[in-house]
Amino acid sequence: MSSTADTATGSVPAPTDGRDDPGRLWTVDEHLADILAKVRPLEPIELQLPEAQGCVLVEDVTVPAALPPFDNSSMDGYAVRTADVEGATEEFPAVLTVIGDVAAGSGTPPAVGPGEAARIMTGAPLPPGAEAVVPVEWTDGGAGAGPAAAMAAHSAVPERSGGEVRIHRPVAARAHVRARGSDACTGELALAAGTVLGPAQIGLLAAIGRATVLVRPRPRVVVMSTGSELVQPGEELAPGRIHDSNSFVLSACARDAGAIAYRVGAVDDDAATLRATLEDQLIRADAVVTSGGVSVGAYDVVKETLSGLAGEEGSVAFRGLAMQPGKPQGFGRIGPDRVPLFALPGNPVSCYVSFELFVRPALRALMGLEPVDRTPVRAVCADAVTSSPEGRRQFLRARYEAGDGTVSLVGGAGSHLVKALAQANALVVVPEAATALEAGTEVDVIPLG
Ligand SMILES: Nc1nc2c(c(=O)[nH]1)N[C@H]1C(S)=C(S)[C@@H](COP(=O)(O)OP(=O)(O)OC[C@H]3O[C@@H](n4cnc5c(N)ncnc54)[C@H](O)[C@@H]3O)O[C@H]1N2
Ligand code: MOO
Repeated sequence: MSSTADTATGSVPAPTDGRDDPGRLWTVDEHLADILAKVRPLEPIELQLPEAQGCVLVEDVTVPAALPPFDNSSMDGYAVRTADVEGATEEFPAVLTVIGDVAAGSGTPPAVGPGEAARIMTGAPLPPGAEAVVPVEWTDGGAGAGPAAAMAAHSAVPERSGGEVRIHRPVAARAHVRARGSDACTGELALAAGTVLGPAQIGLLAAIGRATVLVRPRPRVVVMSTGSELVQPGEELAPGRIHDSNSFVLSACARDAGAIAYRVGAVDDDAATLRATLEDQLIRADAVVTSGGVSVGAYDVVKETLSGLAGEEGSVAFRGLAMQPGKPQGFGRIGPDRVPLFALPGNPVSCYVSFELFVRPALRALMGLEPVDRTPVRAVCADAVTSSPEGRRQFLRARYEAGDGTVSLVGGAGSHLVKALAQANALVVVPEAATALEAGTEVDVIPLG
């Protein structure tokens, strides 16, 4: 049997006066809206083309000069006057005098007069007097022995840039000629402001001679995990210690979102160390993401330290969200430049899901990219959801098959299950109102990656 769950991304009641109640759970949408309301796109900067890839252009770029800049050949062959090759056949070829070679890059090609041809390479300028290009395959290539398959290399047979060539077919005027300006005309709009610069756009900018462009830069994201139990991968684990995976996941997520990630190793659960590290790092940060230390334990130093910020230091609000995983969250802006700071929960899956739902959209907003969040798709969930916390939106790890529109769950709901997370390619959204779902229910699915 199939039923339909409420869409999880639908409208949510606006926050009421209960907003300041510290016990109130914020909805996912309220928290995201609060973040997006406080994040402004970064100021544009002029970047070299390779650095501008993936960035949003903030200027209209016009074509400064015609592209191609001159008439040029689209084939390796012979530049000819059309009247000279009229009616030519293999049996009765037009025999022309070869006056020289025109290679790509040639600045002053020789003029082609009546009864003459110039051997021309792809991309080389059409010589004065020539009206069309005959591909070498339609000639004897100057060898006098039937149709040529290719030109003789100049290094091997230099005399072929002279002598005679037999042309086996006629050509129409402008045949195999790429006209000046046939790609883009002077003054034409090459790329409009708002364009995201992918490989082809970077290529166009280079082709029209632009070395730099004005774009919104990639945000520099400082990623810091906290916890005295954390040991860096590659190091031996002592009793009670675990490897720091969150700082790696978050850095990878940040890069994936288009940002530049600076991964700071794990910081001990010590307020002074955390403060000092943040102060040091703030100089190179457009955003800061921390993991751990935000719940209700005796060593939850992130919450302890950051909820005490005041004045010039900025402020970070800690709140519970009506979601699972990812209930405890901190968000605020710190330092004189009010750099956005995301204090994510330490449980690895909570941390990852929180990044996807809140940090990724913020980073995209900093870059001026739209849409900021991933668009959910609807799919039929092959598995039953046996339990989901009432009043909380649950995000379950899953494999989504776009082909047949189905999704199946991977692993359980536990927020420590990193292996299952690594097998997932999507999150299934179980709405707040649902405490269970039957197999066959249509659900919202957030594709990942
Ligand atoms: N009494 C309560 N306890 C907890 C609650 C609660 O409401 N009441 N909430 C739980 C939820 S939900 C979450 S999520 C976590 C959040 O805890 P913290 O953000 O304070 O994170 P930690 O305590 O530092 O760590 C939690 C867990 O994750 C592991 N961890 C932390 N950092 C890393 C890292 N960089 N790499 C890998 N694993 C990491 C850590 O060892 C812990 O196992 O609080 C619940 N508790
Ligand atoms: O809500 Mo916590 O983030 O489940 O594990």
